[in-house]
Amino acid sequence: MTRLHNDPAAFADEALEGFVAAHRRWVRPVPGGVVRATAKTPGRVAVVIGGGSGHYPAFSGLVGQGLAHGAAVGNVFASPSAQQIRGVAKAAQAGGGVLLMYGNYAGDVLHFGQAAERLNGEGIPTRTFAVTDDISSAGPDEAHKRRGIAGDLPVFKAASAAAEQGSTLDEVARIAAHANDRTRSFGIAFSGCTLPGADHPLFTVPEGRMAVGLGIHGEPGIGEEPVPTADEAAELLVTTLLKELPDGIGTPHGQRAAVILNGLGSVKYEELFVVYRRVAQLLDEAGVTAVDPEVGELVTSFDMAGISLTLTWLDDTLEALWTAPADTPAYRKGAVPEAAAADEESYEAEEGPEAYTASEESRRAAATALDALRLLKETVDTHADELGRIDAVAGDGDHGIGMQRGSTGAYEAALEACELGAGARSLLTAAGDAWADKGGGTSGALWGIVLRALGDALGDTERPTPASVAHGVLRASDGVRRTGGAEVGDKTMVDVLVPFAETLGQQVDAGAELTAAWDAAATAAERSARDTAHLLPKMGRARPHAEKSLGTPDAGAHSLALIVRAVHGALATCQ
Ligand SMILES: Nc1ncnc2c1ncn2[C@@H]1O[C@H](COP(=O)(O)OP(=O)(O)O)[C@@H](O)[C@H]1O
Ligand SMILES: O=C(COP(=O)(O)O)[C@@H](O)CO
Repeated sequence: MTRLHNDPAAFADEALEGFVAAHRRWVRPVPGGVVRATAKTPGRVAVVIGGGSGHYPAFSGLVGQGLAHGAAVGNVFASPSAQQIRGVAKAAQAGGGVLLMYGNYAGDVLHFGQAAERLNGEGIPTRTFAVTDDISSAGPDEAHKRRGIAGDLPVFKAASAAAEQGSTLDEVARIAAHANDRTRSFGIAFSGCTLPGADHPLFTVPEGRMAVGLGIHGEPGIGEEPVPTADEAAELLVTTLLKELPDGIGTPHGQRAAVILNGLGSVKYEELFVVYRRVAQLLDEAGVTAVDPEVGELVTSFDMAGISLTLTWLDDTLEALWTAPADTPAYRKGAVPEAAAADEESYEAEEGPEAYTASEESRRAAATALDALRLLKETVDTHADELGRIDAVAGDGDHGIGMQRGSTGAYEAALEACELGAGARSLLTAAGDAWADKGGGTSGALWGIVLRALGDALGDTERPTPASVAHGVLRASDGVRRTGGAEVGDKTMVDVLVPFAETLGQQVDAGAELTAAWDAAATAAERSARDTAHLLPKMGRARPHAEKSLGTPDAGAHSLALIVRAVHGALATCQ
């Protein structure tokens, strides 16, 4: 239970403010997160890490000499937005390029990818790297689909230490990939976490049982077993990891490994030491030398009662990087060289235009779009709890709050743009940017694409027609499929977006008025959303828990169907 909070929606921002106030020696705040408080070394590669809040010390607590140069800090369990990541990277970069590092979650992949595109476009060479250490989240043949959990730390550290030694961006990225290839984690839990403001945990484990192979956002485990003794828990973790050795390591005997026994929130230090006692014995019996083991809380999930074990199989290069000094708020090792404090820099927020140029017809269309966004936001507000509950069946339960943050930000940005005389394109672009920025997460990135694509099709001068609206929806559908990589049948919002776009296009081609065409398309969307209940998820957070989600529709598909039905109201009143 997270007992101490003010407004739950402000939790992540207020926690970051307090964290910065307590750690000024190491970090200073910048738009989107934090960067090191020490002076930059010109020409060095900057490693910028990030992810959702709720995992401290990941990610802000790992910023400092020898580790990350900056961290982008998202909302609770939601990736930071591309705009936040770009803000942190620009403040952290020192002229040698940027490596963006994060755990492999759909929202992080989308937002860090978009940030990298924009940074490269602005002349800052940037690469991305997603950590994939959690062996329970996909089989070895699909290792690229695995989630990032406590293995984030050794992989971030290897890359950061290489950057500290003056390696080039290509070399730092190569080290990150090498460390990740040799890092494996596996976890167990006895209860899920309760998010700030929530009155029940994201998942529960029956009394006397433990969940095996669960995620760090309340994603349910892949199996359930009786609660073990500490020794039995150690045996399960070690034997599971020793069964999946990286390529090139035939036998554990004679190997050296970085070892992390990670507490996820409410398993405390002495319990961890009791487990580690047996972990150390088992590794010793297997002939594995544990190098600088860490026993403690390194990647958490609020008050989740769980632990995970991580092994990074070391070679000479990785061992030197793992044992290199580091000095961050939450992780210190050896002695780092003295460093001067960074000069104070001010970061001006990027201002939007003071006024827009648009035709009167496009301004009228923008007013309709604003009304549609108001109805959209009201629908999301009404259904937020339901969306969260659906998402919690096999995901992380944040779909309702993410959609609320995004749609509220979009409506507010659209209102401001409308007051400044925006046409349809400018208003929808401002709304899309704000949705991605305020919502974060997978849905934030994808809804940003939807609104921007619609705006591009409508323009700022032409009078929108049924054909241009249908074309915009088709572009939105193509954009979401291209960016997210999901297809119909994968149990995502694409299962609704595609039939919605197709039906709208067919109706318009057959000569229907926009409201009638939209009505038919919304009915198709509602049917398709219901049908997702029979599908097994192939993308996103729900994928590892496929069978648990059978019988429940996809959260993003359901919210999209609710939204297109609500938007019909705005079209009907503007006719
Ligand atoms: N690759 C993808 N392409 C399209 N939609 C996706 C993809 N991955 C997930 N989704 C959609 O995003 C929804 C979850 O949104 P959100 O709660 O923001 O995500 P998360 O917390 O998992 O980042 C899912 O229900 C699904 O509809
Ligand atoms: O949950 C996180 C990000 O993933 P989303 O896909 O945006 O939900 C975060 O806590 C880990 O970075």
